[in-house]
Amino acid sequence: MKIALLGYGKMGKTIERLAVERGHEIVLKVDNDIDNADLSRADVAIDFSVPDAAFKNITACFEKQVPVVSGTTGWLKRYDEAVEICKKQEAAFIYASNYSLGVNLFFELNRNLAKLMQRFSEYNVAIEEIHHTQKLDAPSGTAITLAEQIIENSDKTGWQLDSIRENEIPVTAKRIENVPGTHTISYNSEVDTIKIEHVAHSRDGFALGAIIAAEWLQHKKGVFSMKDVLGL
Ligand SMILES: NC(=O)C1=CN([C@@H]2O[C@H](COP(=O)(O)OP(=O)(O)OC[C@H]3O[C@@H](n4cnc5c(N)ncnc54)[C@H](OP(=O)(O)O)[C@@H]3O)[C@@H](O)[C@H]2O)C=CC1
Ligand SMILES: O=C(O)C1=N[C@H](C(=O)O)C[C@H](O)C1
Repeated sequence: MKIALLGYGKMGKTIERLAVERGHEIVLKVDNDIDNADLSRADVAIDFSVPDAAFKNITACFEKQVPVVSGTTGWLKRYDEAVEICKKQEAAFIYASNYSLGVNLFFELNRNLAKLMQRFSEYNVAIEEIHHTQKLDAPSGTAITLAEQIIENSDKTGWQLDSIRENEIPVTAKRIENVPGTHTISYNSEVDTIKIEHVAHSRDGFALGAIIAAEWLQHKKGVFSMKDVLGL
């Protein structure tokens, strides 16, 4: 598979290493404006760039009929617009706030735990995420997905960063050097705490998941998620 990397930072470089190991070829690396990039040799594009660039990168791929896998977080106010354009142009698109197999299993645990805990009002739910100090967005895209899953399966009406409001999920974002990504869901009562946690040991899980998503998307049209890729 010939891959265009949109964003050649920490994730772009990790994807390059693992993609080459799997026999793929990197035919394009874009680290700034996509306007002058030649996408014509790419079978698929993988976007791990910056929040301000993701929408333009993704829709440029739709226009050139290059299937695109995006993992960039912090741009999702325009997700619905991107989906509309993808459908109109009969292009192919996957977005996930987290591509690792472990986090996608963790998402399933979180959803089921939220359903179970719904009946037990003595427990208060909270989300904490920890990432490296270069991260541009807070809370993480993964923390937002986790919060949305709990909201869908409980009487919570929203989430709040660094504050506590009635009926909303408190989310805490910590920044510590070199942490690839840790997410913790806690249910706290007067007498005990129940916790589930995902700890990434490196970026390899995110990168491998994105490459597997790209392999899966290569000859498809439409808008998909990691649930489709992993058959969850
Ligand atoms: N979904 C998932 O599984 C995961 C998602 N992420 C997300 O992926 C994104 C990238 O993360 P990470 O690699 O750690 O970040 P980095 O900052 O290391 O890399 C981002 C790269 O994008 C480049 N860039 C800037 N402008 C553009 C542009 N217009 N087009 C293309 N590239 C551009 C930056 O260049 P320069 O430095 O010169 O500005 C930089 O090299 C983040 O949003 C992060 O949250 C990260 C890990 C997993
Ligand atoms: O920026 C990161 O590093 C990560 N970003 C994603 C997010 O915002 O959830 C995924 C992962 O946690 C690493």
